[in-house]
Amino acid sequence: RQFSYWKRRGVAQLVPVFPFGNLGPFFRQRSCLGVTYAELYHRWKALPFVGIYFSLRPLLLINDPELIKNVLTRDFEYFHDRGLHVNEGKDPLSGHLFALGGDKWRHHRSKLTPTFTSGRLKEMFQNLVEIGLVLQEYVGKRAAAGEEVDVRELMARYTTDVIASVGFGIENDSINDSDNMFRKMGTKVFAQDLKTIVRLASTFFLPKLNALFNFKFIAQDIEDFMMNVVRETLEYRESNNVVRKDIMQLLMQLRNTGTVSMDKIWKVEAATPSAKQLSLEQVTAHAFVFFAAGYETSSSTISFCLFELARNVNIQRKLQADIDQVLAKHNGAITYDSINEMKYLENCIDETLRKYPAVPFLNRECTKDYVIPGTSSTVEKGTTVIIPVLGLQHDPEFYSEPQKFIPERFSEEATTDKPYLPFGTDPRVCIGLRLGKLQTKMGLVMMLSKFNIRLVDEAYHSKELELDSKGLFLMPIGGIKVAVSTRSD
Ligand code: HEM
Repeated sequence: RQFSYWKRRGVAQLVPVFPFGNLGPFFRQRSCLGVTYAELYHRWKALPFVGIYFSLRPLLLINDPELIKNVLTRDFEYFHDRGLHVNEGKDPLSGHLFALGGDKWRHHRSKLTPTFTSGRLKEMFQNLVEIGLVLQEYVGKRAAAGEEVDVRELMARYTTDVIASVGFGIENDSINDSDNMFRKMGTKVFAQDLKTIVRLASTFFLPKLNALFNFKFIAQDIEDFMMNVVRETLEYRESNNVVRKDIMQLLMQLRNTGTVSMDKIWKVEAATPSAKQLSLEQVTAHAFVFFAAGYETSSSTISFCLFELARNVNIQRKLQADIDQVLAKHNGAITYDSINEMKYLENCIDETLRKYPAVPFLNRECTKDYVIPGTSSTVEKGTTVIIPVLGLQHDPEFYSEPQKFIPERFSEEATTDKPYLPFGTDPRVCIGLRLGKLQTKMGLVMMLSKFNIRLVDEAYHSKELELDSKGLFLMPIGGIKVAVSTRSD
């Protein structure tokens, strides 16, 4: 009966097979979830929407770009939530911005938005430069020793340090010390082991399972670590009147005053415990999601981009020329403005996020019955809908030769009216978009202004990276190894 849910509603459905429904390749670990949804899109894209089953749970896969715009933006009032499991009492860190729904989400989103303005990021920029220089020095040593570099791992360490600094105000050096606690915790959040995959997948798609068994969406030691870091940082800053230009400072402002100042003020007014507007758990939940959502997405983007640049040497040289020319204009200074002037750099990042979206699908929960425009089909309240971002961005109907890395697709002359959703879209668009792009640009500029990158395995000139068939996201098996050499003048 469960497997006839869509049929009974007059919606075309794929033939499900017990016990995995239509997600057999994911459950059997033949392809990660992002790729599994993309494959369903490629097979069924002639249908604007199609009913599928995540094990026994009915989901609606939305293929038609116009209907996607309705779901994500025009009819947002029906789809403002992601439907993730949240239980702030038993699982305090589950109450973060990515998971919150309804009025709570609206409230926190409007309060947190001023944290990520370009004015604020400009003032945090020096932290990024400092970590970028550590990265450059590390790679310089590898180049001098003629050693290859696994950029998938190295960039995860670099972005961990950026988020630890910009997010938590902690000066971390996981670039040189891979045993560092922040790196260990970050690795654990996205580990490819069965326990973590089940935890993440059930948080997204089987939230009732989490509720029933009191599953926490992250492991207890990660929760304890994050709570301690935030508690100690807040206490230290409050009792020593420390002002540091980072996100934690703005979270403290929000906690003590109920708003993040729109001016350039970083100082925090003191507040008695009873006057505080956010609990320690709420601050930690937000800080945690900035860490989890912020480090892995950007490091995946930088490393996939470096891989493509290593196999497309002409594009690498063109990008280096763009970087050199802008830096020369600014007397070699890497500043917020100079980095944002590098147009080809922006195109390379856009194309990387098209080919390898760090978040390969979006999901929304329908919060009140929704009649699909132009049809008599109703999406029932409580249904999760899936937007197959990876599939859409690899569809030759929208992007010719989708496997080719062509940054020029995103030059000003190129048309922009194509499905492109690496950061989602308004109103629930990624809140950290600017910071994500900034740290991605910084990582690439630090690498390419000083080094040339080559493939270690020449076979990748003609074959694609092999992706891990486990998990939710796109993970290259065995990392991404490149050879680096210092650029001559
Ligand atoms: C290249 C880097 C990044 C990519 C590709 C990316 C991608 C995304 C995507 C696809 C979403 C879901 C949007 C939707 O459902 O419509 C999202 C949401 C989110 N991202 Fe990012 N992200 C990046 C960097 C960051 C950074 C640096 C932070 C924070 C420091 C961050 C924090 C968040 C948060 C909190 C949400 C939930 C927003 C909400 O629901 O209101 N992301 N991101």
